[in-house]
Amino acid sequence: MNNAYIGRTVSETPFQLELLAAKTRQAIVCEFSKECRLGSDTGNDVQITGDGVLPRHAKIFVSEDSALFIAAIDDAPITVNGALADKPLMLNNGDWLLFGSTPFQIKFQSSQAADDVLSGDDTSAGVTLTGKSVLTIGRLPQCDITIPSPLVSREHAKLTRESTGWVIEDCGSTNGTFVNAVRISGKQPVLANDWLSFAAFDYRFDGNAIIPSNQDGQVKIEVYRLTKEVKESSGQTKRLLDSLSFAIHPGEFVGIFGTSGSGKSTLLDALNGRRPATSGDILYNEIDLYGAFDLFRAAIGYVPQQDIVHRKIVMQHALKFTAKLRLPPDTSDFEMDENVLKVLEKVGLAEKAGLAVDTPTPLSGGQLKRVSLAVELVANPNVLFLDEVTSGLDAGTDKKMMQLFRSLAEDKKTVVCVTHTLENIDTCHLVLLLHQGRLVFYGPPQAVIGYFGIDRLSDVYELLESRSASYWADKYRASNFHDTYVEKRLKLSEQRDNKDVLKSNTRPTNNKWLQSWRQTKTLMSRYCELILSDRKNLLILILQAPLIALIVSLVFEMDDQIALRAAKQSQILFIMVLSAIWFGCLNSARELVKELPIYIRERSVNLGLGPYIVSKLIPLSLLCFVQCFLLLGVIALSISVPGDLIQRFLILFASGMAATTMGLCVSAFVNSNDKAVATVPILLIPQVILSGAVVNLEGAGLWIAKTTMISYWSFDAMKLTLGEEIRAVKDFTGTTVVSIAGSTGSDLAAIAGLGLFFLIATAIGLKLKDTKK
Ligand SMILES: Nc1ncnc2c1ncn2[C@@H]1O[C@H](COP(=O)(O)OP(=O)(O)OP(=O)(O)O)[C@@H](O)[C@H]1O
Repeated sequence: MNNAYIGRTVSETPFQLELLAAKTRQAIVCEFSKECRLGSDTGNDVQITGDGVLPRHAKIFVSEDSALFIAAIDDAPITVNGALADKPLMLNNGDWLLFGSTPFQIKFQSSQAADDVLSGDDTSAGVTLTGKSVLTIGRLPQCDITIPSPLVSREHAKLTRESTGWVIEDCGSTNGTFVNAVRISGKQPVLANDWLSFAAFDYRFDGNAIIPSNQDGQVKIEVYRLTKEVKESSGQTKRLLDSLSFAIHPGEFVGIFGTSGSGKSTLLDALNGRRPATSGDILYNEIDLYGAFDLFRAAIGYVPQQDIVHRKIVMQHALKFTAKLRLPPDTSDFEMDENVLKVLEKVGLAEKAGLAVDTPTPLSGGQLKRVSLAVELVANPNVLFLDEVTSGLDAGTDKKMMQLFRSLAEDKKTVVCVTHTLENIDTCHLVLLLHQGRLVFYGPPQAVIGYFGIDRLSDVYELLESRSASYWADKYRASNFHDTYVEKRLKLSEQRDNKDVLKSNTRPTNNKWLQSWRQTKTLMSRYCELILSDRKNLLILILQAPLIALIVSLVFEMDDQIALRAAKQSQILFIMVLSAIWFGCLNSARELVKELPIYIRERSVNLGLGPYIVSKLIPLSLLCFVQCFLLLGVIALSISVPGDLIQRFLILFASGMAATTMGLCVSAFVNSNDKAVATVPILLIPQVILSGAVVNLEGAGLWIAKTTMISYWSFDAMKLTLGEEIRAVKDFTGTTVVSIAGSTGSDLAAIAGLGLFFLIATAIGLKLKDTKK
């Protein structure tokens, strides 16, 4: 936010100022101690030319406390980050200035600092390569270029002078090194005027120096004729967004509002790359977002409507797990803890850091939203998208949340928020109003009432319905607001030199295994903490095994008559098999769906499918192991069923594990807990009917059992553990009491095959969730 100036201009501190022309990328440099005048006339301290630049346009001056201010001369048109400079406005490094309709980015520092830079002590204005053969870039202070952001690895990349010229190499960073927006793997030569990006921090290589272009990782978003069409089930094409054009500057908080179904969420998801538009361009810092998504992946924060936090884990731990998943692996525990506490403080939850969301008393709706926001802020995104996060909150809480979002924008983040609540929309710098997929207003929130001629903001929806969307879109296009907030802003880069950046988006494969292993470890620790946080539930899951075993030993008594004994032993083995399948399936059936919003969010950042599934499978297999062990142990101690116990345990465990994957598969395909619970019986009851224990199977029934039933094969394998004399017993009709279908090897292979099938299906189900966001 730019502040109005009230003081005198007395500072003697010399300033070095650089104005970077957005169109040509040429820099105009000037040094001054008190004041500097700008305009197209040669008599100015800085001569700037371009559309709408007046002979004497503006002055930049230093205040008492050495801050820099800009003021228009004779009401000349100037905006600072889109805000009209109708009074002196304070300047921040990296601000965007519009003189008439000519855009510049301003960079400045004191001359002392500039001297330090050129001697290589600081990197804010670039580092010269003269006399150097290697230049390191990273988060560590001893790097030649230090970028103090958690998104950047300690030693992120290295520039080396080789006989053929300068070569850049990524040092295994998490968020990548990019040359002209394409992620590199291995060494790559760099040429003069190449753009180098480290995570979302841009630099220009001019052959002799590395010059920061976007040192704070700020993101400017430009949208050109954005259109989204979908095919409806009737086969007809539906246009959800219709040729939207606008720009959002770094440090701006923009609210998107509009009638229900007007396309707000569709627009938000197109802007953040989750659900790309079908045509038009979205440029982040003049680079095509969809073509270079990897470059911005780490810089984008997204808070969806649903909460993206595990409610039973202590907040500080939950945030640290997120930090471990998203920040570079070389981030120390200390750095992560510090970051987590800083973020919790920022969202006003520092005193609750040691509590879980649900305990001892659940957090309020507003606090819960703050936790979701904190989860995203941990990775320090430069652009933040918020999808109706204040829905359902009271007006007071909504106001506090909106103020919090604005304060994030003031930290130079670009913040875009879809909102239904209009009471506090004044908190936004700009608002974007949608109606039936058309842009019908984009400008300051205070101007909406006057523009539409309504008494209250909420009347705007009724008014919009009174005419067609194209009427309102045309009216807006003809307005001054369109001229100021769309036309002039987009002129900023009509000649953008990077618009046609390479669209290829290669992902390097180095460190893939290591990264997967790290993710698996972090996800597994989080899952274990989640399981252990609900000890009562865990106890119930574990105790059900000995409980079933005790009931079995109560109701079964071994008979002297061998045929009856064989039948009973076979029944006990069947109950054991069924219990193991039941345990496995019930343990896992809700485990993926219950954290679906978290999965979808993490997946859009960097979550690997393999690590995610393995992180569930290992703790669940431990649980299944204990359950099978207790079931078999208690039955073996209380009732005599002779046979090889180790072999029985292995069969039970294998069946339990195959059923675990079956449960995961259910969880991966459904979209709610209730559906998962409702689906489980549909899978488990056939395991009884088609096991071969209830009826003799023939024809189609037998075929279905053989191809799909874990119980069919595990029951067969269990029967093979019975003694020879029991397996040979025949009843009075001459039929074998314990009928055997295969061998232990083939039975186990079939169980493993079914487990593998469900595992692959789980992966497919999860993958489909990626596209259904
Ligand atoms: N994949 C799709 N296929 C068909 N129609 C869709 C699809 N996605 C969204 N829509 C429709 O597009 C319109 C815009 O949806 P969107 O969710 O963006 O609106 P919204 O303004 O966010 O709505 P709300 O305020 O109710 O949340 C709605 O009518 C929605 O039903």
